[in-house]
Amino acid sequence: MQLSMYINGAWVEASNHATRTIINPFDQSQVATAAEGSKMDSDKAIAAARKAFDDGEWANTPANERGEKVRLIGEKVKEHAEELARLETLDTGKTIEESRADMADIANVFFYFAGLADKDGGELIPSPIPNSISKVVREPIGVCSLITPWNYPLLQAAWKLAPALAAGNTLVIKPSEITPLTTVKIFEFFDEIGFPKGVVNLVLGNGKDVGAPLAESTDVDLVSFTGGIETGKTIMQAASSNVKKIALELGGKNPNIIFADSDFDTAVDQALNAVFFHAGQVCSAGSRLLVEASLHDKFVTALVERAKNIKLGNGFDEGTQSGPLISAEHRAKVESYIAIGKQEGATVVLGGKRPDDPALQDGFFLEPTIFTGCTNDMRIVQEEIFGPVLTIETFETTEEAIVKANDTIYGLAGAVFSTNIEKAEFVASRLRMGTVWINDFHPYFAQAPWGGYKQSGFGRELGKIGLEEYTEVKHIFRNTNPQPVGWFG
Ligand SMILES: NC(=O)c1ccc[n+]([C@@H]2O[C@H](COP(=O)([O-])OP(=O)(O)OC[C@H]3O[C@@H](n4cnc5c(N)ncnc54)[C@H](O)[C@@H]3O)[C@@H](O)[C@H]2O)c1
Ligand SMILES: C[N+](C)(C)CC=O
Repeated sequence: MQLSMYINGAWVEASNHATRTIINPFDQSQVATAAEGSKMDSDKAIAAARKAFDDGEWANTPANERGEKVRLIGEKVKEHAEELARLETLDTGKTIEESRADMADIANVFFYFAGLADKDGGELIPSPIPNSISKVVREPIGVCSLITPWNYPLLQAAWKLAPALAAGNTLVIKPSEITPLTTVKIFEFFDEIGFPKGVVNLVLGNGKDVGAPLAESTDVDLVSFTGGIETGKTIMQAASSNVKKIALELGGKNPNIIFADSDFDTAVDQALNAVFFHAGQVCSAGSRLLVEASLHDKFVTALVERAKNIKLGNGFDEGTQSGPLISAEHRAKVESYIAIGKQEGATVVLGGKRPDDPALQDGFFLEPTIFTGCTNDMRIVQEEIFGPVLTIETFETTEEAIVKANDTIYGLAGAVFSTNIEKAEFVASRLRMGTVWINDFHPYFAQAPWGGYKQSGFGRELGKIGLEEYTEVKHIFRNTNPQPVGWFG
């Protein structure tokens, strides 16, 4: 498979003809050769998007027609869902069931924003000035840079592409350099559906050379970034070049609070899913378990019993419940946290090592790992590990659970399990997080906003607000009976 960039309505190789090998993290086999762009390619893509926006064809296309094009992308995703899911599994190692679920979600995201495209007709506001009409309208922002991570490649791209296009912007997207397959594929759909030249552009390559210009360029009006906190900070600084708008969807260290009065089997099952889904490589993974002290021993025993049976394997194989980590470097980082946890005095009660299974030796696998005896001052409790590693702490009172849960620089998501709904709602109201689940973990969908408090970022994706992120607000005031002001006599 050869992967090219898409700039100004044409498929192109990297200006310097550089390429990158894309591998399957299950066995390190080569799955594609991708163009490896440079700053020159990003600059070309930005220039194309700038011209397309300034020409105004897409921004001035009636909103219902823009919505129709966005809907067609959703139709294509639905039609090619199995092919896309297979590409995603090949690229990320996640199970094919997970990839299929992602594709269903992605189609819905395009349908949702397609439907929203023509719903905001502006607002007349009651002007306090006689003989005047005052209205507020939303307009596209301009050129948008969209930068995405490797853990949910097409899903995170869709959360940005669909609202950016529905709102009438032009764009340049850069997927993670290690997982470009499905983003390239969706550009085939854009090409078939037909957008004005320069409206949609795709660049491939690493963050330093290809991503940085997308954040720095003074020809870009907005950068929407999903990825790690350190990259987010760099992007914030770069975006100051022209005070461009920014949306940052960063990491998390998400608490999962289990009260003794929760439904035991549900809470154990959900706690398992919260942290070990996609090998823990989920921004909102429930990697920090807070269990009411009286329930701790029973809960840990049940959790370990379940977690030790998680079947690791090839994402394409029936029965595989978890794939590998994304890369050798990432696994080494997760392993270094396991070593840190041991040094900090936490106890490994499960995993903590690579699996022995000979069939898994070429993949970047790591066993589901559980630490008990954790405290909030430990690095393994405070820092995002982004792997199959769970830390367990206890609490005695509701207040202690809330204080411990909020004791983090992050604020992406959290959950509370209890059959006492008043208590659960109270805890939810006190958690400083963008999403709180009660008696569940993980649900997200196109209709509800997604984003973080604190250092998990700012701005929201999805929901009505997810479209508004890609608009500017304008107040238009009209004097219906113009007269000289007479201020200066
Ligand atoms: N909040 C959310 O919704 C959400 C969703 C998914 C992932 N994430 C976070 O993403 C992280 C994992 O993804 P990752 O390892 O790909 O993140 P990353 O920050 O390393 O990379 C993300 C993207 O940024 C690019 N990039 C790197 N340096 C850049 C620079 N200087 N300028 C511009 N672009 C640059 C990369 O090439 C990639 O495309 C985790 O922290 C996870 O929590 C957050
Ligand atoms: C936002 N989400 C949950 C789909 C992916 C986070 O990594």
